[in-house]
Amino acid sequence: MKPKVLLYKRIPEQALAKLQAQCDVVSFDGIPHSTEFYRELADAQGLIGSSAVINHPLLKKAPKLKAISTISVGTDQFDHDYLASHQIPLMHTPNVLNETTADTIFTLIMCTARRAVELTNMVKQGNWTSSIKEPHFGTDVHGKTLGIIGMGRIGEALAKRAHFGFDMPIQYCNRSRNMKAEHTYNATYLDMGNLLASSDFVCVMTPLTPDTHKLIGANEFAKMKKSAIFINASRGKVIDETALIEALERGEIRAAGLDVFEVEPLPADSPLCQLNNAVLFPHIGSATAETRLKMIECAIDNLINALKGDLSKNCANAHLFINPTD
Ligand SMILES: NC(=O)c1ccc[n+]([C@@H]2O[C@H](COP(=O)([O-])OP(=O)(O)OC[C@H]3O[C@@H](n4cnc5c(N)ncnc54)[C@H](O)[C@@H]3O)[C@@H](O)[C@H]2O)c1
Ligand SMILES: O=C(O)[C@H](O)CO
Repeated sequence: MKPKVLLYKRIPEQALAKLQAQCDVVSFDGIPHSTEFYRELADAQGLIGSSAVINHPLLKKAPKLKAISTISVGTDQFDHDYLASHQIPLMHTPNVLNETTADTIFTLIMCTARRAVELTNMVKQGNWTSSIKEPHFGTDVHGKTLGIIGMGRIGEALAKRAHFGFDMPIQYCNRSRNMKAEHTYNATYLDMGNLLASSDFVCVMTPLTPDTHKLIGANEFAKMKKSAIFINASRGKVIDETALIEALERGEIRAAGLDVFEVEPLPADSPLCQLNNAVLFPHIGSATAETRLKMIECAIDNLINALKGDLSKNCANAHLFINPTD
């Protein structure tokens, strides 16, 4: 008998057919919290979808769950303690989105430095009345120092672009040294305080965990150069958004490029929406047609493997299942 799987995201027909070939699939568009949804969840063995919060009360209503597969690399939306205590593997989609996400981050770097959105709006609103003068000048990207907080898979893809394409000296902090980044991209390992004080661009690329919650707040913005540009494409809660708004309003830093926010979608009345020096993307790090399809295919393979007991690839909580005697 095929395992029963609850899909909580719309996916293309072809990908759905692949999942249906191996699993008995019940589909929802998101998590409706309806009676019908919870009835189906009660005997589901697999769960696949993305971004919705999968917390303790929801997981308690899925007593037959054998594996979860998220169509994302980030896993902060899950209750990791519950998964650990119930030995439920959580599969995710690392690597397939590295290059696309690094492209997005570079777009934020370019747009903030060259004021691309602000000046586009000026043209569209009919306010381009004479040649651009100093008050509208941007700042160079090439040759400037890039500080990367979280030199993991995406951090490295960003470092590659900055080093080979833009001659940018790279410095980073991380949980441990990344020798590949040091050798290949000439990256320098620094403590956070020194990185913040000496970088022209500061880019955060850590996962959201209890350790990284509000990792960057008022003290950290105060350490940055007045000319620094701050970029966040990791998770909104890795920074103190109120402190960032204050730093931008007071001119403590030059600009910010953000793909992620404390609350998503970002409420239209957020003070960020009033700031010319904030470039705001609607969480599009991996949102190209090609990459989103790769993520879906990867997540389907991950779920099928996990339901067969194969956790050898892409298991985010693999440490729970390693037998120390193996
Ligand atoms: N905006 C988007 O659409 C988008 C797309 C992909 C990933 N992401 C986010 O980016 C995160 C990183 O993805 P990845 O694949 O590069 O992960 P990764 O695990 O390869 O890299 C994360 C790095 O952060 C470092 N780190 C963790 N805690 C730290 C701390 N306190 N201080 C300094 N460094 C720390 C780790 O050592 C690791 O090297 C994801 O977890 C996800 O939240 C966002
Ligand atoms: O974590 C991820 O993969 C991105 O944020 C897309 O959801």
